[in-house]
Amino acid sequence: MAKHIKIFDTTLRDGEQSPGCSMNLQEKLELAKQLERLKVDVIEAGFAIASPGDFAAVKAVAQAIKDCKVASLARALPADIEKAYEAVKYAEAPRIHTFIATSPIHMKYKLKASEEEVLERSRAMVKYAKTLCSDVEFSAEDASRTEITFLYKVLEAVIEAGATVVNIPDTVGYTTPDEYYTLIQNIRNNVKNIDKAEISVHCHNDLGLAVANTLAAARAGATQLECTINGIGERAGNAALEEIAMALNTRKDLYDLTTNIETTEIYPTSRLVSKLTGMKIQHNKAIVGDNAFAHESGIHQHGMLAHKNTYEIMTPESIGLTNNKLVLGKHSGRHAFEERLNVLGYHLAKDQVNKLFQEFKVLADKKKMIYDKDLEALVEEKSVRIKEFCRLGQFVINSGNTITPTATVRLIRNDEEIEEVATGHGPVDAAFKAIDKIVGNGFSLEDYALNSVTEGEDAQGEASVKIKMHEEIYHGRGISTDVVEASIKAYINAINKMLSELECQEE
Ligand SMILES: CC(=O)SCCNC(=O)CCNC(=O)[C@H](O)C(C)(C)COP(=O)(O)OP(=O)(O)OC[C@H]1O[C@@H](n2cnc3c(N)ncnc32)[C@H](O)[C@@H]1OP(=O)(O)O
Ligand SMILES: CC(C)C(=O)C(=O)O
Repeated sequence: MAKHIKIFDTTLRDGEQSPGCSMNLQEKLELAKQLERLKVDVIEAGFAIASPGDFAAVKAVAQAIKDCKVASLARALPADIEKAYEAVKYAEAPRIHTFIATSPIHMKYKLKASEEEVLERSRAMVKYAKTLCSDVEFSAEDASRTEITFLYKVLEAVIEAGATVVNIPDTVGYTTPDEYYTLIQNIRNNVKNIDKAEISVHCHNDLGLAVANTLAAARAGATQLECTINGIGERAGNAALEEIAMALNTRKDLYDLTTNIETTEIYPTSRLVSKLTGMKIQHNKAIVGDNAFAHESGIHQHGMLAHKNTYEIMTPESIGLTNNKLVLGKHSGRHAFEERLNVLGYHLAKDQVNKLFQEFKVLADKKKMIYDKDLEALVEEKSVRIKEFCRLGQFVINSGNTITPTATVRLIRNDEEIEEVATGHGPVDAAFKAIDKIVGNGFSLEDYALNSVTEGEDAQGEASVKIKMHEEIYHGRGISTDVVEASIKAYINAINKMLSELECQEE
């Protein structure tokens, strides 16, 4: 009988540590609910002491989620542990996840602490966390570069202090599958009372080995795997949940392990993370990339026609990627529209669906066929997650290769129409400067990109922008068949997200 292995999702914590991937409270809640549908065992909802926004998000996730454990990260410090518990205590199954680095380089240069001090702090902080919460995970940060007998000592101490899970992170993505397999096996064989705790692994992708290392650890007897959707995370990212889940699923013959993951929710979850973070998925990304199930060459297509298994080791349906059999167009109805939104990872309230449906009909009048990407862009642009502080009234652009580009933009704010004129290096720059004059410019433009959403003459342009205020990044998207309009809408979308977040923080 196959053994069960737990999936610990840290998209909301380590995933959010990817530069430019921050999410606001509503977005985090939306993702947490999707992770619940995906049936992960544990959701690490954030690092409660990091900021008031992080604390509020961890608390909100703890209050909303019923079927998964909810964890908060905490340094090995009483104040961190207290804050973590204050946020997760609302969960049905709360967990405090405390950590401290155990490798020589981290102890010497970062913590400026001796082995004895780190050992004592680990023991004492797990003991303290246990007084608040029965479920305590301990991570020996940089475990894969830690001197092995010291690692055993620390693990024995925290298990004795009551840790329910001991995590062996490969914090800097340094290890290799063979080495990590041996490390986990050695821990199983040499750490006293190791059977009293779960063994967890947490791999980073600096050498592109995060998933391979995680699978090696699973084979060596780890019982919890930490990962993120689309592999987002610090630097080169974390092990990708979808790759681990589908590897275990597809190679049951090799691993004989099962997870609770509802694999048909993988694709919607992946799309949702990409949309919420603004982090695009590379086309050839395993499992969820656009090309993961595409067959271009003749020999492959011939094979596929003869038998799908010639070139596909899993079905697109198994990850929730259903072909768009229902072609959406101006004659489509609400049911088909809502069903397609669900497949794309949007589970919206009826009034939101109705509002979007009206917009969809307007778009369908302009475009013959509506593709998934048109729908995603529509939902994003009409973002139902944020308050509309201002919206575009109208704009006029004067541009050419012999004149200075000039933009006149009229925004509507609280039913008031405000118009400004500005010049710039190009039409988009001029339009953004006109908007800055209206809303004030306490923020900076960090990134701007323009892509075609779909193909063909009636393709829509999708603009995405990132703006920064107080070290927080807000991304916005806009679509239109006119690229300047798409850019203006994206800029306004990002500004609205920023203002929504600021309002949330004030409340
Ligand atoms: C491997 C990982 O992913 S760990 C998680 C990383 N994630 C984050 O850091 C995101 C959130 N972090 C933050 O918001 C901030 O860093 C905070 C709020 C946690 C701390 O901010 P600050 O108090 O300004 O400290 P700063 O980040 O500059 O330095 C870290 C301090 O924590 C100490 N520290 C680091 N890790 C630990 C630990 N596990 N246990 C105890 N202390 C620790 C450092 O030695 C340093 O201490 P010092 O101030 O006495 O020199
Ligand atoms: C806190 C731990 C689990 C971590 O994120 C790491 O070591 O990468």
